[in-house]
Amino acid sequence: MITLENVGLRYGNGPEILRDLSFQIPPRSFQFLTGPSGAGKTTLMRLLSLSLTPSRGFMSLFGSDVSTLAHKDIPAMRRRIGVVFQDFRLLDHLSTYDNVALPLRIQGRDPASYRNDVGELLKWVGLADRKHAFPPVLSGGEKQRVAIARALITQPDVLLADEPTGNVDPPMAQRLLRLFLELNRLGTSVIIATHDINLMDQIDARRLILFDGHLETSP
Ligand SMILES: Nc1ncnc2c1ncn2[C@@H]1O[C@H](COP(=O)(O)OP(=O)(O)OP(=O)(O)O)[C@@H](O)[C@H]1O
Repeated sequence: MITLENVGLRYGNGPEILRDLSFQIPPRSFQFLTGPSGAGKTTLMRLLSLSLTPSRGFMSLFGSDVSTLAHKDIPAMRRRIGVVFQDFRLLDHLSTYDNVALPLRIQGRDPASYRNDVGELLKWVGLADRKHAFPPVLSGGEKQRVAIARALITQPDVLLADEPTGNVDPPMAQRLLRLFLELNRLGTSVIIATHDINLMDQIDARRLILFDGHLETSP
């Protein structure tokens, strides 16, 4: 589903931040991405979400070589990838409901066609009673779940979550992990970037470990 072969990435003329990355993300897989601060995890997440393109090497997404993607095909490709950013990126002037519905609104969908889907998803992440609240009055865990629901509303094939438990207490981290596992059970490939050893130790999932831009895979 996602393949990288000898991929390198540099910002502008700077040094290579990611070096010789070769791995695959199979359909319906679940993996953690970990490594020390500054190793390049967020950069790799940006690469996988098509915010950046490789400086060298080969990368394919859903069977298409990203170096030959036509500009007009990129939005459709991006819709297949849900992203939960480290800093949530919610819009403060929109309610929880409207933040989650935003990707569908941008697609020009009729609001009546997705009302039930947004409601169901908010129930699934435990925010049904917060749908009229605005981000400034939400807790960190609630914001995190709004960001997750917004990433999932387009039913992506892949979910990328950057430090999704970084701002929540251990019980909420458990709850989010269960959500990701359930999502994976339903068929989505999940990649979670994290420093949280306790979180990773809870399940037997593949770990992609970045050291200074280079990848080791375990087990
Ligand atoms: N836009 C940018 N331009 C230039 N260098 C950048 C840019 N973004 C990140 N870097 C550099 O790339 C390296 C990797 O950063 P990145 O944020 O990907 O690491 P990380 O593993 O996600 O770190 P953390 O765990 O602290 O979030 C760092 O040296 C950083 O300074």
